[in-house]
Amino acid sequence: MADSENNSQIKAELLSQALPYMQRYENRTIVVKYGGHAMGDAALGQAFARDIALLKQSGVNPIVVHGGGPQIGAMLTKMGIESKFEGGLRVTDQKTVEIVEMVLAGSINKEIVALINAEGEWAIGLCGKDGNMVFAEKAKKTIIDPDSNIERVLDLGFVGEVVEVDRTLLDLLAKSEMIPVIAPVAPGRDGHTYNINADTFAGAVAGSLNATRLLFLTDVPGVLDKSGELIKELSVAEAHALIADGTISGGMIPKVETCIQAIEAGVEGVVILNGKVAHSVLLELYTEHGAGTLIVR
Ligand SMILES: Nc1ncnc2c1ncn2[C@@H]1O[C@H](COP(=O)(O)OP(=O)(O)O)[C@@H](O)[C@H]1O
Ligand SMILES: CC(=O)N[C@@H](CCC(=O)OP(=O)(O)O)C(=O)O
Repeated sequence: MADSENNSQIKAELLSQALPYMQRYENRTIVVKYGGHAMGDAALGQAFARDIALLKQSGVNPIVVHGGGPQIGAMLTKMGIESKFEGGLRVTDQKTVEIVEMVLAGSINKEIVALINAEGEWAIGLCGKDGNMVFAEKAKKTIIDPDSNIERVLDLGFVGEVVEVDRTLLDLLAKSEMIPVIAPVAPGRDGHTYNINADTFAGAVAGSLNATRLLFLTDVPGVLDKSGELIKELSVAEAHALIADGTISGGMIPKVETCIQAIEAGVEGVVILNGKVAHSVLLELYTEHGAGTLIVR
């Protein structure tokens, strides 16, 4: 058989296998959080954009929320500003928030928009400010000092928490040809601009839309058990237990806590999966066993 004939046969077989899953997500909202660590590789970026374009072509309503932590760090270094984190969040003064907005709502946002457009779709780059979509207020975080065991209030500057999501613009876009690509920057009612952790922002947007799925692309296959094996599915109660017994640690704790909050806010299922695997979004949604860890109520 000629190569091209063989290829079309493989494509037809794949398509027939994927078809039932494609129907499952038709007209459903799927929010995909694309993290800064998953970016940077040209081929992976193109595969990601192709997946998002294909979702739209299959009748899904995909919404991309992106991060860009490492890219903000690199720009701050260029400007001679040191990155400082407390409790996993970037301490953000006035100068830093200006750079955060420039990098997130500017260069990274437009790069993702261009990648999706190159796949023949119409992406539109936004942040919380556009269409009064998201409002934030100053984050109220505390940490327990490990030496004294005393609770301390963290002043993170212009780090925000989402307090309001207005779906008007996103509902309009869902009925259009446009794919929203959203940077986690939002205004406060106090007139300031706030820097919001991209996972938290994605969780709030997905919750307000009662999304069918929220996908978190990270750098591990999903939630791993004590022996390093991928856990395919977790209930909220099981996820709490894995945090309590130390199986889930470090950066995975706030991620899983965000998953739980999103489910409590109305998301049907949240998946943590490896963004460093090409086409992980399609593998997750359009195959029998998915690709990552599915967390459900
Ligand atoms: N049980 C676990 N399963 C998977 N990853 C875990 C687990 N516990 C801790 N981790 C760590 O969490 C990291 C993912 O969190 P983080 O680095 O904050 O993600 P991202 O930068 O993609 O938002 C993994 O790279 C891993 O080192
Ligand atoms: C408050 C806070 O920490 N905001 C993050 C926003 C970007 C982000 O979350 O990007 P990733 O998803 O790539 O980590 C930051 O400034 O790095």
